[in-house]
Amino acid sequence: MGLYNLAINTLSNSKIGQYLYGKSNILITNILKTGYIPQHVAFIMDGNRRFAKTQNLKVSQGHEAGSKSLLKIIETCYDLEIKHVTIYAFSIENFNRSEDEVENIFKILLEKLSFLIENQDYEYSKFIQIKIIGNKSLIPIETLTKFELIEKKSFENSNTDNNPPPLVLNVCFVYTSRDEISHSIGETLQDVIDQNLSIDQINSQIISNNFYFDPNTPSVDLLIRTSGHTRLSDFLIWQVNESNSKIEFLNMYWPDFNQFDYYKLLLKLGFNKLIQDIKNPKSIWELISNKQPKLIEIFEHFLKFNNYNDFEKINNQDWNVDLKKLQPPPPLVSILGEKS
Ligand SMILES: CC(C)=CCC/C(C)=C/CC/C(C)=C/COP(=O)(O)OP(=O)(O)O
Repeated sequence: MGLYNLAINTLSNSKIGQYLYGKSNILITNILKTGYIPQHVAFIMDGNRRFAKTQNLKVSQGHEAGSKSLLKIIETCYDLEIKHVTIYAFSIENFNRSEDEVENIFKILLEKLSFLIENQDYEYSKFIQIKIIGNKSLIPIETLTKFELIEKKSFENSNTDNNPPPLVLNVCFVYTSRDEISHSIGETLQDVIDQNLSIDQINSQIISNNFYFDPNTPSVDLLIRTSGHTRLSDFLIWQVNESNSKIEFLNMYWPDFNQFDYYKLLLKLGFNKLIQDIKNPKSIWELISNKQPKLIEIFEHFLKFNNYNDFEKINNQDWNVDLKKLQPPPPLVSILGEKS
């Protein structure tokens, strides 16, 4: 565990620390909500076993620690009003692990998902709708029955008139992208037969409507993978290409990933989105200068500081700037003063 995480853990275990920690989370959440908030974030929670190894813990304790990180991140997503969260909880390849480990992962998943929706004292329990996404024919029947009960209960809990719209938690459980695509091809061929379609009517929309996911799920804005591996491991391979999702690979194990790491990624995403969205710099400039003249001063300083040579051109009312020719955005400087 790094010094930074040690400090966070020590702080959050004391009463005053908990108070400050809570307040700082509220503050950061509110600041972030003034900017761009993605609709759909996905997570590959990798590195539980390596985390356990570095801490001299059992594999099961690594997964337990991973599930705790996940619960915190789900709460953060809810507080930020992110509406869809997708997690890679268990891949088809994960069946190659020892029977003990597989059973343990199923047990933790069931325990934590039940906690999420059944614990009356848990303030988020009424606001989370769980969807099991994957090949249900591969799930042992007694486990599937329990998962389906959790799914049903979460829907009933969150679907009352008094509740604000829920956060949809897509739990990819016995899932791989290639299996999802194969499944969709089968369903699509069935559509062709049932609806008397011709082959050239098959398009990417029909294929993705037949995925395990609910077709109304918005596209993935951000996919985060921990543990240093820079690959997708058969997760959402179609979906991330559908929408040019931003993919972030982090050099830390999943149990070490906390809200503050997440906030940094969201800030970076918001900044990149802002740069991309500037189709008409003049109108944005005018909008800001009318409302926030001080902000313009800071922004000018910032651009010059980062050697934005094109800045003078922009400022001299030459608005036909080709944004692709601008220098890349400056590195993210986190509010904690760290560069990422
Ligand atoms: C809904 C909920 C609470 C989910 C629980 C999260 C959980 C226990 C996920 C386990 C999934 C998994 C195989 C993680 C990857 O780490 P790894 O075992 O591949 O680690 P390694 O890369 O170090 O081998």
